[in-house]
Amino acid sequence: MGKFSKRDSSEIIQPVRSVVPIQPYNGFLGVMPSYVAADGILCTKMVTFYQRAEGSSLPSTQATVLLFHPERGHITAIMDGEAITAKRTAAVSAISAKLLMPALSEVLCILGSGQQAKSHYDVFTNVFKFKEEWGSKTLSQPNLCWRS
Ligand SMILES: NC(=O)C1=CN([C@@H]2O[C@H](COP(=O)(O)OP(=O)(O)OC[C@H]3O[C@@H](n4cnc5c(N)ncnc54)[C@H](O)[C@@H]3O)[C@@H](O)[C@H]2O)C=CC1
Ligand SMILES: O=C([O-])C1=[NH+]CCC1
Repeated sequence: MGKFSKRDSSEIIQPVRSVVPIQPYNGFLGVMPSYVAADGILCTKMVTFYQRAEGSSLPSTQATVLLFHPERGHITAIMDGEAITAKRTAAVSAISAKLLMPALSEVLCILGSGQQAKSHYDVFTNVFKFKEEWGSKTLSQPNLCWRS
């Protein structure tokens, strides 16, 4: 995101995410380090995500972001990775949509009604104007309707 926003003017080290399968439980552990020297940001996101059985009350995604002191190496902050993931993922989607979606797009349609559905709804309705918004009632947004 930082590199995207700064149009390559800053150096970012961000290797491809390492992913460990947690096969017996249909899950994965992802580790996502990055270093932005110019901004003094050294951090790692750790995220577990699962294909849950229908009706499961367990969360599908849980995440923590650790911030380090780049010179001394100690941890300076332990942050809520779920809140960051919700905003970051929706923001990246909105940037993609801005660049890729046809100019006359008038309908927003969201499948699912979990964390990402909510954050995408918030970001997309903030950044774009739609004539119609389609999604699940359980998104609990008053102006969303549902269609089978
Ligand atoms: N690329 C990225 O950086 C990220 C990707 N994700 C992915 O986004 C997806 C959604 O994540 P969350 O919103 O956090 O999960 P969530 O568990 O909060 O929500 C998932 C939603 O999908 C619905 N759903 C499940 N199967 C469905 C089906 N067959 N048809 C329609 N709806 C269905 C569930 O009812 C639920 O409302 C997951 O696949 C997750 O792995 C999530 C976070 C970051
Ligand atoms: O990068 C991420 O945060 C995730 N990818 C899949 C589920 C969560």
